[in-house]
Amino acid sequence: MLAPDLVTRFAADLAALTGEPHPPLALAVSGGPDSMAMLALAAAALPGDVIAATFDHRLRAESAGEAAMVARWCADHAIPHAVLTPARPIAANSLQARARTARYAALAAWAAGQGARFVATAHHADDQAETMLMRANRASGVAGLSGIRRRRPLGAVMLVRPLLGWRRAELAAIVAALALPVVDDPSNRDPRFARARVRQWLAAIPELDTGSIARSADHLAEMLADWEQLADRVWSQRPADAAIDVADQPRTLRRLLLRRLIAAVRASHAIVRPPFGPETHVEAMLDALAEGRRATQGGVVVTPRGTVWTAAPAPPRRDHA
Ligand SMILES: Nc1ncnc2c1ncn2[C@@H]1O[C@H](COP(=O)(O)OP(=O)(O)OP(=O)(O)O)[C@@H](O)[C@H]1O
Repeated sequence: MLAPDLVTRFAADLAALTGEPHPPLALAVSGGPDSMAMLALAAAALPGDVIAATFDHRLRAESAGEAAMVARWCADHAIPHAVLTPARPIAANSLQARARTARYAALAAWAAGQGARFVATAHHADDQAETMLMRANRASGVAGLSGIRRRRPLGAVMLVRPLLGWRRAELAAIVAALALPVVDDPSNRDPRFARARVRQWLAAIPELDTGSIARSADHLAEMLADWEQLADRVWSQRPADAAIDVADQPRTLRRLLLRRLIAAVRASHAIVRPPFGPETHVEAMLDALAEGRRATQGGVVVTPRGTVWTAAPAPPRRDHA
């Protein structure tokens, strides 16, 4: 049996994230210890209101058996479970990124198809601290340093991370106490992967407090949310659908508005290439625009006329002219 205080805590964390006391929840369960602990917590906190899915990337021989293990546990606990598979094989180049994109797309489509509004992953405070340190090491800006988002839109549903305030060891204790079956992923300890090395390094230095590092990410995320609210206001008053007026706007706001402008043109013209995401740097573009020069990013060209920046799809590149 799960300790009641853990169940109450999970329910409270979830309610704070979703704004609802008892939200039906779709869970992304890989079968690793973190997501198995989340499954047990959600099953206890929201009886009858939980569904789960495992994405079988079909990249390793064991993956089908791992998905079947999660399916069995769910069947034993009367939780509807689906095994999702890639629409087409995941290409070998940029394997991690492609696997993630395929996984999130499949989870979003499944959750929406089931009528769920929230899909949860089991990212926790240790993941958050590792992510933050790795991003600091790449000179990330505030958006990158604010780490794994607590909630963000994912297709037609909202992706939530109710365990960001929980430590990996707390989840491991739940796995042990309930004797949950788990998949062991040796790559988590494989020192060839940067994340595994950061994890070992964090554990080896007692002065580094993982929880505090994760909370720093929270502070940045809060600040960013405030700026996003300001950006909402300015965005809603833009002079045209594909134009922004940056007069008197500080650079932080210009950056957020420019990112929205590019994203909006990409969406309205169905531009998928070149990639553009939260990690894309727009700094050089901001500099160019401030100096009155047009600039291109993510397949979108932005032209400054005074303080009004207008965006349009970039002409196709003629690499092989
Ligand atoms: N194959 C899968 N099927 C379902 N859910 C998964 C799968 N892999 C990962 N997840 C979900 O994502 C969480 C984080 O997993 P993991 O740390 O492997 O992902 P990640 O590499 O950090 O991906 P991302 O950077 O996109 O978050 C898991 O706890 C689980 O909730």
